[in-house]
Amino acid sequence: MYKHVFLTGTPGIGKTTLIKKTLEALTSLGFSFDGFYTEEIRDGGRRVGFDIVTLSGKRGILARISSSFPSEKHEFRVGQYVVDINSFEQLALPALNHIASENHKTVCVIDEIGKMELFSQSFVYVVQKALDSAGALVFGTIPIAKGKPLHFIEEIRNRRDVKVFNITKENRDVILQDIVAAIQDCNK
Ligand SMILES: Nc1ncnc2c1ncn2[C@@H]1O[C@H](COP(=O)(O)OP(=O)(O)OP(=O)(O)O)[C@@H](O)[C@H]1O
Repeated sequence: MYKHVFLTGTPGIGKTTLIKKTLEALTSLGFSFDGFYTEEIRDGGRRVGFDIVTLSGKRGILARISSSFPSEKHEFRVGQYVVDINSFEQLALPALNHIASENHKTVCVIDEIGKMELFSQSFVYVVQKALDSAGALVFGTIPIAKGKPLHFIEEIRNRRDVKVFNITKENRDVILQDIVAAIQDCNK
């Protein structure tokens, strides 16, 4: 039986929107949550980066276009974006720290586990710990690989205790109840 639920799909297909709708539905069923989303940041119509936003309402930088950073800080790059690992870890790691909890009604939200987030070895460690722990229920998103698949993401996709929903234009408006039911079924 699976104990974690992930959404996957192409960029911008509606994964985060579905996560938010699922959490709304689960709140009325008595679930509580911890974790984070990543949000696109725009300036005058142009995408300039991504923020991390925790479910407790804290916000910090995940990445910005390289022109916003001093040149010595270009160590972790994805395309034109530079990842601010320290800022990401400061918010992501505490938000995931309930992972050893035995309370199955606390859902650990991780949106997303992608190339930028995986620069952080501490993040990889806590995600692995959450997936392997007896009590945690992880509800997350993973991207569909463009080019070479990322090993850690493929490992998650192939775990027997993970249920993956592939979100498409055709199913995104009708799949909410199936996702809610899957989370209710976790660990039963
Ligand atoms: N069911 C839907 N119908 C129409 N528009 C939608 C739907 N779901 C999401 N959108 C819109 O598509 C855009 C991207 O949605 P969202 O951020 O949820 O996608 P995502 O898959 O999480 O993206 P990313 O891969 O960049 O994280 C948003 O503007 C959102 O309002």
